[in-house]
Amino acid sequence: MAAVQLESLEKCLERHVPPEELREVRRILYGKETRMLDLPLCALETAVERDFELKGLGFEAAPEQLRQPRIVRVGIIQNKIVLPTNAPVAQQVAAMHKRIGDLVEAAAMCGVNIVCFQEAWTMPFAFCTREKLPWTEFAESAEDGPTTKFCQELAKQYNLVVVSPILERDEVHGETLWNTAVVVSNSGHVLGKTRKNHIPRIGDFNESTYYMEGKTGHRVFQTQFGRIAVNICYGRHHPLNWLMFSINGAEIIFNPSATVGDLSEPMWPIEARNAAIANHCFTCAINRVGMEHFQNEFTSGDGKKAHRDFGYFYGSSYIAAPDGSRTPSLSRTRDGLLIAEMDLNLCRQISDKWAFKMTGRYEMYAEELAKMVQPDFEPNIIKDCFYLQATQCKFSTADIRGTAHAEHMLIKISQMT
Ligand SMILES: NC(=O)NCCC(=O)O
Repeated sequence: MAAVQLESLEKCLERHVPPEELREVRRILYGKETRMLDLPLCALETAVERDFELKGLGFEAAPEQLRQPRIVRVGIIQNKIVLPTNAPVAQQVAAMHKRIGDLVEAAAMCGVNIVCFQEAWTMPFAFCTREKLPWTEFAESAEDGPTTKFCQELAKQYNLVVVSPILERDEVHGETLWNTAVVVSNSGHVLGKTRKNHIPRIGDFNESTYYMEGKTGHRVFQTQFGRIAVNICYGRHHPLNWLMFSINGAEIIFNPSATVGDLSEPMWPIEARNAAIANHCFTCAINRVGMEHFQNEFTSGDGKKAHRDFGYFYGSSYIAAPDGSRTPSLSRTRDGLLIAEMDLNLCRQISDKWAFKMTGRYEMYAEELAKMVQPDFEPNIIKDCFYLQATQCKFSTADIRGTAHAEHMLIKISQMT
């Protein structure tokens, strides 16, 4: 029987924190309060009919004298798989297209300009199994596969940019598989693709069995609505990955993910939010929802008993701003569409205030990292010879603590060396 899941941290706080303290608790936890967006009734009704959560929030920026505000509405979608994992592949993909099409329609009603889906959104997250078939059959061409064509139709129909993270089959390069995000312009053409830079080797995330680390670097896509980048899932644990997207000018970095409670939930609210703060940009963390069961048992060489599921994908998608504020999360249990209205001018405003780029001393780190990757690298550690000698002489450091005793030991050491 499935465990009862907590719906969301926010709901739990609302239930248990006295109302007069809740505002202050929220300020401390989430920063400057986000404004509730007035979403159209048709979208709210659609969300009820189609059984998904719909939330809209706005981040504020200061008005400027010389620049017009650059207001953008971003939508992020989290969802469960629709059909069981043993349904025919084509049917599973079609069902996911239908489900996402339904949510994107609501996003369009709310005036969303850029929408992003979860990691490998057309399929179950089957990489735990290490089986090749049928999972590799979900891989498609990033340029003209059925999912990209589907996203091109959505983009044209609703005049929005679509970020579509898929399992990519690269026929040109020996049928290589990649974990890729395709960026489709609101004009409907494929603007480009970017691949997952860091592949997990932890728990049941046996993704290295399927695809390699991407070599597309840290591409940024200039869209009509702002400069965007995609840091796929496990890449969020790598601060340099976020940094490089930001150095290339990203104003919004999407983090489409698939991750489970036991592994990463306490890290989830921190990582993308910290990246927004550290890099003066907006970040959008998206996680899938629910349990996915597989027909065959699998193990991952970690001593755990053979099992048939990954654990619980806890949703909790959210958007963070460069001033450290963030939206509440979507729920841990339901499909959802989270919309954030943002003024991209906030990125420069916060950069001027905190100046992390200006004070970043990148030349110092470039020099030190260049040394670190050399085979003859020696870590820059100043050793305390006193304690070192003592250790080499097999005295415990506890033995030589205290000046008088230490002097006595030093004499001993000098006699021995
Ligand atoms: N999909 C993926 O990279 N998951 C790894 C686990 C994590 O980063 O939380």
